[in-house]
Amino acid sequence: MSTTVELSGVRKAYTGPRDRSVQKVFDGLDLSVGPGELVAVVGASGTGKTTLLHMVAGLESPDGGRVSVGGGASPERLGVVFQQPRLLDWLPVRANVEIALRSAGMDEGLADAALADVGLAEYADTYPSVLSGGQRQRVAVARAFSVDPAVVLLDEPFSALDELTGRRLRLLLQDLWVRTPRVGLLVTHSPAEAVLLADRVVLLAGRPATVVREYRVDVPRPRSPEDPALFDLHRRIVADLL
Ligand SMILES: Nc1ncnc2c1ncn2[C@@H]1O[C@H](COP(=O)(O)OP(=O)(O)OP(=O)(O)O)[C@@H](O)[C@H]1O
Repeated sequence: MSTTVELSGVRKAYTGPRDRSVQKVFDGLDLSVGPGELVAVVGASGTGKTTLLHMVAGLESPDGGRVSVGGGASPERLGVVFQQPRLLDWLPVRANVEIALRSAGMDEGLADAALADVGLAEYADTYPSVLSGGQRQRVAVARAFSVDPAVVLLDEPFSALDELTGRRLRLLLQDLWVRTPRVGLLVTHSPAEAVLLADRVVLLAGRPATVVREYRVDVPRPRSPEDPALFDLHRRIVADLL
């Protein structure tokens, strides 16, 4: 069976730190990501995008409903990229990737190929602290993809980077996706990033939040950020977000 991510009837609430009031972030959220599909989640700040991703990653538990990742008999391998690279600065770049491979029970020798895939082959013995922000995020991408993940979760992966570096990293991610499509969820504040990378964009809104709109991106890959078809869709999403 092919891998999918399914959320059905998901409920999640937080209790306020001061007045103990209950804030319902989700109260019956449904969302599914099909085999080989990359879905981008956009929505206003505080709608619950990161909470959604954390529940899929197993970092948060839903209060009710079902979050399922998989389809196969065994647990699926996850690759996660956060806004910050979260590297271990006291270990060389190669060792940062080897740790992910070891945790997945895979051959650590695959680290060099993963670093080559992100253009960092000659930085394997370097320490993360001397790398640029973009290079550090490339290491984070290499670490996530090194384990050949069935599911990739991306939480604002390029929003801390300057515009040109972010653009290069988006195109790198697209290259990795063209090579091996996976099940993916991308949380982003950038509608331009969403339409460049995703097969489908979902707009979360409301409190509790639900998927209020969906946009299919029927543009074949590899895509160019300058493609007018993407820009039209981008404009529609921005109008709906405002
Ligand atoms: N651990 C927590 N404890 C209490 N409230 C939380 C917690 N995590 C998130 N929240 C609240 O849940 C709501 C959704 O937060 P979340 O970070 O998922 O939103 P978001 O859409 O990712 O926001 P942003 O776009 O600003 O990153 C927010 O109101 C937030 O304050």
